Amino acid sequence: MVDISVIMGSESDRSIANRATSVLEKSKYTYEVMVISAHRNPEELDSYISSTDAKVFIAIAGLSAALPGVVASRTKRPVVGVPVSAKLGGLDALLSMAQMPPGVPVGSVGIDNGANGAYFALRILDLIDTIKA
Ligand SMILES: Nc1c(C(=O)O)ncn1[C@@H]1O[C@H](COP(=O)(O)O)[C@@H](O)[C@H]1O
Repeated sequence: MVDISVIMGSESDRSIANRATSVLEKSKYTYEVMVISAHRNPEELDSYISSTDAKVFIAIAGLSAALPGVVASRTKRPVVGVPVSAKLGGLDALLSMAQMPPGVPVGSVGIDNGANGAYFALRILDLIDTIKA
């Protein structure tokens, strides 16, 4: 059982993922970290999403950042997108995750802001806890 899934599109996104996990480490929630690209490993991504019981996803990617949107298309659970400034200052990735078609939402945070991706995921989990109590 795991509360939060952190997925990055490439090992090259690791430093931004670390900003998220530094925050998650100090929380009471559990998390797992995966490197899976929607573009490069679509089948692996599908099978991972259908197997994990994470309640919320943090999807981190640069360039043409399909990853958060593809995750959102495969689960009804919330997806927080973190755009990475690999090129174009990260504007390409930000727009890729912000401009999702209606019905497939990704909640994007600021460019390279892995910490806020984590804080937002924690707020979702805290809300679930409050409702259950
Ligand atoms: N945006 C995506 C996806 C995806 O969306 O599936 N897969 C990899 N990438 C991004 O490509 C950039 C360069 O990746 P490499 O350094 O591996 O060439 C990374 O920022 C990654 O998130």
